[in-house]
Amino acid sequence: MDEPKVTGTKPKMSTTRKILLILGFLSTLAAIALITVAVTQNQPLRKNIKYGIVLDAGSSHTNLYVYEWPAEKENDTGVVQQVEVCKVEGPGISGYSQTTEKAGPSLVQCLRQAEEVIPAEQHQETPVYLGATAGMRLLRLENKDAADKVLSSVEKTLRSAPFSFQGARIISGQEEGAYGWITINYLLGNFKQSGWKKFLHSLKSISETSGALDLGGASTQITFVPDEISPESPQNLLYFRLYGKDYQVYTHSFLCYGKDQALQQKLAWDLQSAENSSLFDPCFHQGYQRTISMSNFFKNPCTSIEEKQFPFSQLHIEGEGNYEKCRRNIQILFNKTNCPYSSCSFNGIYLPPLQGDFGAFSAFYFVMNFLNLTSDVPFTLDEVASAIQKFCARPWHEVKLQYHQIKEKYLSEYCFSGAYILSLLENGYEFTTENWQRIHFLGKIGSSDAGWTLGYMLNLTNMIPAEEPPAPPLSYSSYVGLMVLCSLVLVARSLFPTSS
Ligand SMILES: Nc1ccn([C@@H]2O[C@H](COP(=O)(O)OP(=O)(O)OP(=O)(O)O)[C@@H](O)[C@H]2O)c(=O)n1
Ligand SMILES: [Ca+2]
Repeated sequence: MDEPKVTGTKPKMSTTRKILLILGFLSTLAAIALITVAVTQNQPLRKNIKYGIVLDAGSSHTNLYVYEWPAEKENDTGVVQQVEVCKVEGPGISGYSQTTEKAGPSLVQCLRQAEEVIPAEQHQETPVYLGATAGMRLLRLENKDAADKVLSSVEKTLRSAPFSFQGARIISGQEEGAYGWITINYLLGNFKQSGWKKFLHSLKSISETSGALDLGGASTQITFVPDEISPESPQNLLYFRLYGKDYQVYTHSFLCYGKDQALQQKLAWDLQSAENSSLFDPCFHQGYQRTISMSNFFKNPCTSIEEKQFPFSQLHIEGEGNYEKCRRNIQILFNKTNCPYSSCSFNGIYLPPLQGDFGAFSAFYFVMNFLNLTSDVPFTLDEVASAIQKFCARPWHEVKLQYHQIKEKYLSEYCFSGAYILSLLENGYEFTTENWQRIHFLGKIGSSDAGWTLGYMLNLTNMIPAEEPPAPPLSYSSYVGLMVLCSLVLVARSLFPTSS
C-alpha cells in the first residue's frame, strides 16, 4: 500500500475558525471601546457647589452654620452637608437686653469666618438666615421693645455682610420641633428609600422615621410620627408631604423646660420653703457653692408665678450631692394631675403613645456624652441612673480637679442636668425600661450637627420637594458596573465559543 505523502506545508486553518478569531478580536476591541466610553463619557460633570448660612440664635449662645450642596442635585435627599460651624463669643442674643445695640456686632467674627469658607464670587448669591429660639421668646414676653431692638441690631449686621439676607426672626416652638425632625430624618436618609427597603415599605404602606428630642437651655421639644393620629389636640399636629409621601407629625415645645430654665424653676420652688438666705441643693456636688442675686430672679417669665418677697438680696446655695433627693426635688416641675386628653406628658399637654426610635440631641447629647453614656450599644435605664447617681455623689473638689479643662458653668450642672434629663424622659414623657434603648443620643449625623437649622434652610430654599423627583433607574456606578460586566461576558463568549 502506498504510504500517504508527507508534505512540508502546515495544515490549513479552517475558514470558520478564522472568522471566529476575527470576531473575537473585534469583540475585544468593541468591549474596550465600550468601557472607555462608559467611563469617560458618563463621568459626572465637575461639581457646581452652592452654599447657605443659618445662624442658630439660642438662649445660651449663637452658632453660625455653613452648608454646601451640589447645585444639580438640589432636590435629592442627603446631599446638603455642614462644612463649617462657628460659635459666637459671649451670650445668646437675648443676653443683650440691656445693651441691644451690641447684639448684632457680636456676630461679626463668625460672619468673617463664613466669608473665608465660601468663595468670594458666590457671597452675593449665598442666603443667610437667622432664627432665634426660646431665649428670645422669653425676652419678647418680658420686654417686647428690647426683643425688637435686639432683632433690629442683628438684622443691621447681617444686611451689612456680603451675603443675601433672608430674614432674622424668632421661630415658634412648633417650627423648632418640626425642623429638628426634618433635619435628622433628612440626614438619616429616611425620607427617600431605595431598593428593597422601598419595596418593603410600599408593601407595608409605612415609612419609618425617627422621632426628635431637642433639649436647649430654655425650651425642649418632642416630635415624632405617632402610630395613630387622634384629632384631640390639633395644635400639636403637623402635616407634611415630602418626596411623595404624607407625614402626620406630633410636636410639642415646652417653654421654660430647657435645662437652664428648668434649674431656675426648681430654685424658685426650693425658695418657697427657704427659711433664710442659705439653701442646701441635692443637685449640686457636695462642697459646691453658688450665690444668686434675688433682684432679677423673679423677672423671668419662667419663675414669675412663684414670686414671693424675701428679706435677703442674695441666696447662697450649697451642694449636697444626693441624686435620689435631687430627682424627688425635680419631680415638682412635672404636674401630672390634670389631663384633658386620652394621654398626656405633663402640665395637661397631649402626648400620644410613644412610637419608634428617637434621636436625642443638643443638651441631651452634651450631658450624656460628658457622662460617657452615649456608646453605640445603648445603656439600660438602670445603668444610666446608676452612673448619674455615682457622678452626683462625687465631691466637687474631686470633679473640678479631674475636669479642670471644662467650663465651671457646664461642669457644676452636669449632675442636675443628668437627673433632669432622666426626670423629663421617664416622668415627663414616660419612657420606660422597655423603650429607653430606642433613644439614641447623637451630636452629629455624618458631618452635620443634629438641630433645627438644616431643616429650616431646606424648607426655606424649597429643597425638599413634595413629590419624588424623577431619577434614572440606575446610579452612575451601577451603570458602569453593568456595562463592564456585559462587555466581559461578550468577550468571554467570543474567545471561548461553544462548538455546536
Ligand atoms: N458642651 C456643652 C455645651 C452646652 N451645654 C449646655 O447645654 C444647654 C443647651 O445648649 P444649647 O442646646 O446650645 O441651647 P440653646 O440653643 O442655647 O437654647 P434654646 O434652644 O433653648 O434656645 C445650655 O445650658 C448649655 O449651657 C453643656 O452643658 N455642655
Ligand atoms: Ca437650641
